[in-house]
Amino acid sequence: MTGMIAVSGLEFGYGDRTVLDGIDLTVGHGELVALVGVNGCGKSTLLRLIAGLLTPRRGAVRLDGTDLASLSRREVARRLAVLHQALAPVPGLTVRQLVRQGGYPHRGPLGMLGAPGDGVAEEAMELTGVAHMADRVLDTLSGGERQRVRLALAVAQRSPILLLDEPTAHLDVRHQLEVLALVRRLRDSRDLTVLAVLHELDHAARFADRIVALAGGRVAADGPPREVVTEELLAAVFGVRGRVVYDERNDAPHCFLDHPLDGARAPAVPDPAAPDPEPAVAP
Ligand SMILES: Nc1ncnc2c1ncn2[C@@H]1O[C@H](COP(=O)(O)OP(=O)(O)OP(=O)(O)O)[C@@H](O)[C@H]1O
Repeated sequence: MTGMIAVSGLEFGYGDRTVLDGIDLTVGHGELVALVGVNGCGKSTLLRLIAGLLTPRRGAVRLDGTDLASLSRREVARRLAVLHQALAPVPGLTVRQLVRQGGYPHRGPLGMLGAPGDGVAEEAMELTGVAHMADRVLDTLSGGERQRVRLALAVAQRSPILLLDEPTAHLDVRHQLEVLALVRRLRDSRDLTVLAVLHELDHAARFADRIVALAGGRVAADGPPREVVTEELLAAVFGVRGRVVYDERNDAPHCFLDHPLDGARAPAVPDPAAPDPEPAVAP
């Protein structure tokens, strides 16, 4: 089995400010897990640690049982692809040129040796609905178009794990649903493991098998959507009063958000003076 992520005792901070304070999390082969939490609670940071782009202060990330710290960048890229919130701007680069770069972890020391053919990039563009703009220069695309190109790039990497940082950012409502449905289809057809940062709880509830909520530098809740998405979670993690109803048509909990609560939620990042938080839902 490939595509297993295991995070244990992970601690990380920027400078002397702790952001993640003991994260334990496993994502099994073929699971689609949504990572949620308030702005600044460390969701992107956790994704970057799992991708090996940051080094933890303590704890470890294992991919299929292998410590990430012992893998080269190329070996990590063969195991996981990351959809970042932004692409490094390269003037004049076209969509096709960018998506073809997705094959780089499979290239041998002589460049193209062992690389997937161009068909892989073409297929990734077809799947993500960007094939018609393959020859467009990236700088000329809208935010939503660029977002789908980023997804095409990640898909073209053909890795068993996809880490998606806000895959629906900049997308209109129709494209949000299309991208999330596409991510599910990819998971099903290619047996991928997916960990996705999502801001919309309703999307997380509808499209993920499991939801992991971060608060105070810890995992505050971890479980199937029907167990995690509760009025208590809305209050404790998001500081919002809301109602949760079961939406039969989509077989998922659905939130009606009423208003922000005054000072009731867990802090985004650890409060050094506070005692250890109790999880809102037992992991
Ligand atoms: N390079 C950096 N240097 C210093 N602080 C950083 C850096 N990157 C992030 N932070 C801080 O770390 C905390 C966690 O940031 P992170 O981007 O992981 O949060 P997030 O949960 O993904 O937020 P959002 O929902 O707003 O995208 C924030 O307080 C942020 O300001």
